[in-house]
This record gives sequence, structure tokens and C-alpha cells, in this order.
Amino acid sequence: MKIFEHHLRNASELISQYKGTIPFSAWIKNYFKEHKKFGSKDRKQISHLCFCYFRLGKALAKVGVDEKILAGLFLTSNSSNDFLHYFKPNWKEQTILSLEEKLHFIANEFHLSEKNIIDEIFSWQDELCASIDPPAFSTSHLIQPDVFLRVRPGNETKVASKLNAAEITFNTIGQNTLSVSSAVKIDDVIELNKEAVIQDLSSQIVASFFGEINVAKKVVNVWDCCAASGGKSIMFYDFNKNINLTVSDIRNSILANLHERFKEAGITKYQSFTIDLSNPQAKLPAKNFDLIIADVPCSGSGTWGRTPEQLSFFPTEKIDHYSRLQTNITANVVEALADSGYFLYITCSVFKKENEEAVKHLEEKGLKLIRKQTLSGYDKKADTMFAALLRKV
Ligand SMILES: C[S@@+](CC[C@H](N)C(=O)[O-])C[C@H]1O[C@@H](n2cnc3c(N)ncnc32)[C@H](O)[C@@H]1O
Repeated sequence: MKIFEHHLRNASELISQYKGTIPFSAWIKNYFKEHKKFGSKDRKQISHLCFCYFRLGKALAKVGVDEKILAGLFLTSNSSNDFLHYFKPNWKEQTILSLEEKLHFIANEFHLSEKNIIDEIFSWQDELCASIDPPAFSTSHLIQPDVFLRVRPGNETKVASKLNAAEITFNTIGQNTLSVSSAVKIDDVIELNKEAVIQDLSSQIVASFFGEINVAKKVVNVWDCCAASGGKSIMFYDFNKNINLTVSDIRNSILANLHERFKEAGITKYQSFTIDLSNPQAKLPAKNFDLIIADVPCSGSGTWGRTPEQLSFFPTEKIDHYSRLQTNITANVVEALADSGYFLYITCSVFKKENEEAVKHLEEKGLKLIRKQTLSGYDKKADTMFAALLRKV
């Protein structure tokens, strides 16, 4: 079929043109904007083929782009499709096999070692936190993660009935956690931020650390110092409304999103300011925070199931860059902790340099570790994150 051959050729050309400077989803959107000849079905199929290729990371580097696209499509599909069948009729029977069996099959097809394929999907195995299972984490990149919703307190019944009325299939994971397929357009159905927040499962599990914060005060002073659009602040507010909330980030444009989101979430009383926290000369707020939430900038390596092009393009030296940035930020920020104040350190990274080693730096600064945890989402179609709660003693 000519159309299949066109799609494969287009995907292959786009993959060779993409240099990893911006996220692939944004890059391909721009490309299609400039090249109007592609219809919506073509755009969808070509993007999908590119993502299938990227999900294999640095594995199958020598088999050629077309073959790697087809192998990626085979490994990420649960049933045979006409496109795959057209190019690989003898793979049809195998599409229903388990991922492990399919990896074995592909290794045989290309005369490669199955272990090497797995090691090369996520090729930073030596940098991983000890608690992560390297093969399971690596192969998880072949599965598209889900979208998770955190239903805000009191909206549980309303959100479920709205989803049911719109005939949207969802899984109930916990009292306040639902998941939907990444293809679903949820914002047409529920009032985002008011009724529910789009928030990854592991990010939601960070709330389990809030219960360990013991402040004998009516109003808790909280500083969400790398707040972005305020996901962690909204979650803390839902846990405890008696807070005096301060938020900051490096740029005003980022905080503009936060103001919008807080409005929708009903958070009206808070202080906000911009600050470069990596600058040792930065003027910090007064030293009176009972809790500082430091959801620091990081490699994002626990979220590459959503941006699989990073498996091919992430420069290894950036791990050290982020680690230094995190050390500079946290060294600065802890100065604003009140006596006995808590410090919640969070990343969406799987690298020990950004996680356990960062916690060691904080302990060297005199903070006492209460709990640290790798929040492994790779077995739950979710992101993998890391959180550590420390206290100034
Ligand atoms: C992982 S995101 C925070 C996500 C957010 N807490 C949430 O739950 O949605 C990290 C944030 O740190 C900010 N950031 C990066 N470098 C910074 C710096 N030097 N000083 C302050 N904030 C910085 C980024 O702009 C980004 O918004």
C-alpha cells in the first residue's frame, strides 16, 4: 500500500531531521504547521511511528531507521495492525505475546542480545538509584504512560458521574486518584483545577509525606520554592487549608500560569515572587518557614516515558549540571527554614546523583532525614519520582 510506504518514509525523514533541541511533540507540531500537505490521519500516524522509534532509545542502533520504527511499533502494539502486517507479515502472530516474549523475538530477528536491547533502551543504568530495577525500568519506556487525575476533596462523586456521562473509561486507583488513557481529552468534561487536577500518580503519592509533618501551630508557614504552576501547593492546600503560603519560581511567565491555576483552585491568599535560587546572593524571604517544598529542576529522567526522544538525546553531562544546580538551590533555601522546620525535597529523576546524593548534602548541612523514597511509577504506567523529608534539628 502506497500510503503505508509514504508514512514510513515521512517518519524516517522526520526522525533524521530532528536534533533534540526542543521536545519532539512541539517540533513535529511546528513541522506539520509549515507543511500543510499532511491530513490529520497522516499527522497522527507519522507522529506515532516516530514515537515508537524513540521508545527504543539507543537500542537497535544498527538495524536502520525503518526497521527500528517497525520494531518499535511491534513492541508497543498489543494487536496486529494493517500497517505492521503490510511490512512484516511474519510478525503478525507474535503481536499478542507478552512484552518479554516480543523482546526475545525481536532479538532473534535482528540477531542481537536481548539483554543488550534492554540495557540500551535506557542507557544510564549505572547512574540509577539502587532501589530501581534496571531492566523493568528500561522496558517500561515501551509502554505509553497514563494520565492521572487527583480528584479534589468533595468532588469524588461529581467527577465520576461526569466521566461516566461522557462515556470516558477510567480506572479508580485510590479514593482520590483516577487514571485515563493519554488519548482522552479531559478538560472538555470536568472543571480542571477546581474539581480535579491533572497530576501524575507518583506526584500524588508525595502527599503521603505531608502526614509526617508535625507542626504545633494553627497556621503553618509554607514556601513552595520551585512552584512552577503550583501542583504541589494545591495538593498541600487540599491536605491543610490553614497555611500561610508563599510561592516562587525563576520566571514571571511561569508564575502567571500559577496565578491562573490558583484562581481556578480557589486559592486566593498567598505571596509570590520571582527569584533565581541558585544565586548565593539571592535575597531570601525571612527565616520562618515550617515547611519548604523544594520540587527542584532536574533531568526529568523519571518521566521519559512521556518524552521518549530524551532516551536518544539527553546529554549525560547534564546529570552533573542538574546535581550542581540542586545543591546550590537547596544550600540557599534551607537558610529560610524555621527552627524545627521541615524540608521536602522532590525530583522526577531516577539518577542517584540527583536523589540520594542530594539528600546526603542536605544531611551534611545539619538536616535530619525522616524518610526518603523512590516513588516507582514504572510498573504502574506512571512517572518515577523521588522524595525525601528532612527536618532542621
Ligand atoms: C520540577 S518543576 C516544579 C514543579 C511544581 N512543583 C509542580 O508540582 O507543578 C521545577 C521548577 O523550578 C524552577 N527553577 C529552575 N531553576 C530555578 C532557579 N534557579 N531558581 C528558582 N526556580 C528555578 C523551574 O522554572 C520549574 O518551574
